[in-house]
Amino acid sequence: MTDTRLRLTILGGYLGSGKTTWLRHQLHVGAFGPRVHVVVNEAAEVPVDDALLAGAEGMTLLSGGCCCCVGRDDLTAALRDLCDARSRLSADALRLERIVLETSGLADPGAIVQAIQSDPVLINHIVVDETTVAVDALHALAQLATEPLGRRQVGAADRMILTKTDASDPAALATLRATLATLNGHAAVSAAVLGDAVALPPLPADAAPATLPPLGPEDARGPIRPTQVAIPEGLDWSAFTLWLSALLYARGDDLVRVKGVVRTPAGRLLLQTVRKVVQSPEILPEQGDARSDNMIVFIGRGYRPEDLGRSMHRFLGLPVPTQP
Ligand SMILES: Nc1nc2c(ncn2[C@@H]2O[C@H](COP(=O)(O)OP(=O)(O)OP(=O)(O)O)[C@@H](O)[C@H]2O)c(=O)[nH]1
Repeated sequence: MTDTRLRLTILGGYLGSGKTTWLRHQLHVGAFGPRVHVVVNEAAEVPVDDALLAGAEGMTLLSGGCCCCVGRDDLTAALRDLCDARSRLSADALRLERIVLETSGLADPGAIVQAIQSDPVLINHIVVDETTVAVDALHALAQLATEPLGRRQVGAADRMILTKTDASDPAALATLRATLATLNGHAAVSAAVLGDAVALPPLPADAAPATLPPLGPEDARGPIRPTQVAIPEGLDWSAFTLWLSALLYARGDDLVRVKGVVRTPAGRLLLQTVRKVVQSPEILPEQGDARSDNMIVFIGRGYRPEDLGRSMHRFLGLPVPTQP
């Protein structure tokens, strides 16, 4: 008999690897079919990805905790709600067919698959169709050398999408592909630039994998955490970008990801960086949920969260907050 359970695609990948960009494009071209619901998980309280995925037909946002660990119950509850709503419709109605879960960049997709498959309700309603993992061609080799999480994400993939191949060096890309094959030889590998599929060149015969050091289960440098910093009204934008550039120059290896929406005279600007790479700001539509505007999320380790806001205020010549 045909399996009528809801299909679930899990979209994982390290912080800033290009998950949202890829998903946004797939939704735009209808790659997931007509009746798809997107669940977006962000580790930070202040969500940004939902603003980018606003075109999705149905969307659930789970922010403030990673779904593979602290946010697991919220994910289970959200999936159960979707299953309940679907079960209330008759089988010949236009029922939901697929859920795409974009995990936070800090999630282990394998732990999410396990959580779903061990839930006595979900297992009857949902089948995990595929775990797709976005792999950042610019930063993945460095991540795989040092981050146990990066290796777990790659290991959990059924399919890997190499992103940012437009900006990566061909020799480094060949090394990355050979390295991915040693970590997970079963996953299909393809590439996309800004979400659009591109062909990968044949892998050179002499491409050798990088030598990866052994890593423990957790990173010895401590956990990566999100910190929110409120942006003052009437901010001097040039001074702010100067501060941010200086911060990334000095601490870009610790500050893995920065993102947020800032209100400026030019409109709502989406600001984002991945390590030391600063993306040109994108103007977002005025409509949409503006509750998170003027909040920037910094995700990283190796600094005291309260020092970020203090440093920014000091640099901008503003009164330095005493509270974190
Ligand atoms: N050059 C280039 N940049 C890309 C590509 N894909 C994504 N980016 C950029 O990489 C940055 C991060 O992309 P996102 O799609 O937000 O990454 P993400 O994995 O959803 O990020 P988190 O949810 O924070 O983990 C953005 O500035 C994108 O514009 C690509 O193929 N090429």
